[in-house]
Amino acid sequence: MKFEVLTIFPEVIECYLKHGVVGRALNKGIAEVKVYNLRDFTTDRHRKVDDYPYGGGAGMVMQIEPFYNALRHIKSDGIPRKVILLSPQGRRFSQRIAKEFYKEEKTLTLICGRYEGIDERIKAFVDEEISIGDYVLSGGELAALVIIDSVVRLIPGALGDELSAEEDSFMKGFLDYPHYTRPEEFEGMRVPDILLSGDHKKIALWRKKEALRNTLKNRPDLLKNLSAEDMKILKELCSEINK
Ligand SMILES: c1cc(-c2cnc[nH]2)ccn1
Repeated sequence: MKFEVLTIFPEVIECYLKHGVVGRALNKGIAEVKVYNLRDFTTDRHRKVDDYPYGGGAGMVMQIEPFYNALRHIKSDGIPRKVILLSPQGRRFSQRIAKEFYKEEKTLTLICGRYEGIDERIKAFVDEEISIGDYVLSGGELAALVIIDSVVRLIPGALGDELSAEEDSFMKGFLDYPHYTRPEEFEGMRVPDILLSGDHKKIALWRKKEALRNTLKNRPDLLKNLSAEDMKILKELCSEINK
């Protein structure tokens, strides 16, 4: 899986790529991220990337030329790619969309704006606009990293042998169950006995029930298309809660 990021802050992206799952995936060669500094695609000696808005108003707008020059340079290899603009106006990103991007197997070219945004004419060169949530960030870089991280985790081998993307809670459509590790007791709070029992079947059932409990509490909208087994557990849970 290949990613390309267009940004005026390449260090923000490069720093994240040195660590963790994404860092290891890049070192293994199962993913590749190329970061382009938009200022390298300017033509003036001040390497200017923004200008005052037509129509007046506060703030600055990013100029179209550096993006256009960068995209023209990148696209000259003729490889199929999906050009994504990160913005609050975009389609809301989710695990489902991460899987969609992964399965398409196209290079993802991620355009990161700053300031008040990018000249609207950028839309002529964009395939899709994606938002990671209903809030305004200082730029698209964090959103680009969210997409890179969530898609890289889906690549076989990215998570190492002991883990798999299938185990990730959102892959199963629920929130996660609680996790514990040593010590067994901390500040009077004990690890649930079931997790010390060694009974893997009961532990799996407990984890499913706690995942459903968390989902019922914080994201009831995810409780749809449940299997008969999950529905049975949920009913038990509801009767416990309503006692
Ligand atoms: C994606 C991008 C953004 C954003 C880009 N520039 C300012 N905010 C916000 C949410 N999701």
